[in-house]
Amino acid sequence: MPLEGRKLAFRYDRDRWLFRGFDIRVDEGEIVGLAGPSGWGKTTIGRLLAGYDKPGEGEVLLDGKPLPPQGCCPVQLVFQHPEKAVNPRMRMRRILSEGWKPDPAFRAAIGIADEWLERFPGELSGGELQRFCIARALGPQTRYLIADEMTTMLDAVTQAQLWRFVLDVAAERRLGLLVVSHERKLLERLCSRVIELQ
Ligand SMILES: Nc1ncnc2c1ncn2[C@@H]1O[C@H](COP(=O)(O)OP(=O)(O)OP(=O)(O)O)[C@@H](O)[C@H]1O
Repeated sequence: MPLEGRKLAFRYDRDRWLFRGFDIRVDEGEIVGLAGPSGWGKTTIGRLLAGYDKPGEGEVLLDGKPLPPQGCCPVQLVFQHPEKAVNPRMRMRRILSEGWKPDPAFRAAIGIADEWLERFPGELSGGELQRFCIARALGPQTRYLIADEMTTMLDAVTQAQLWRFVLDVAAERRLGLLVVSHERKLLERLCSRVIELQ
């Protein structure tokens, strides 16, 4: 069953809509790209679909119903900057368990070393930290993942590793993915279709 945004509208300033009447749909197991010029609202659309913000008009529906108001959201968002998505005062073990408790095999598959679990976010590299954010987002309740420039700041090898992992999990669990990126080649490689904001 799909994740849908119907006739979405959003404004940060009272007198200017960022977008209006925007429709988007991602089906389970589908990988869809979202591209468009900087500042046109791609991140904002991701935030609406994951329930971080409420649309000014329109609605977000999962299986035809509003997102659950409480508990773990089945639509998870991974941002470009993992350091902004974690509490700097918590150890990584606790940060990871905010989502769920991935077993050692899952942690190994995404490349999380056991010794990192006792560190604080400031003691990890961006790529190491992003592995935790991705793992945290892939709990058993997750049905859709919104990857907002998820690997943009990483080197090519790490990018490839992380996408391989996410694509394998998505295929196994029939997750829907919305990939927000400026990298045209990445979108063409990953996605069955790309929505262009223009
Ligand atoms: N919290 C906020 N308050 C006011 N304006 C905001 C806020 N967040 C974003 N904006 C503005 O809304 C517009 C859309 O931002 P958004 O981050 O959704 O765009 P984007 O398409 O993802 O951009 P980019 O490709 O540069 O990441 C931008 O002009 C931005 O400055």
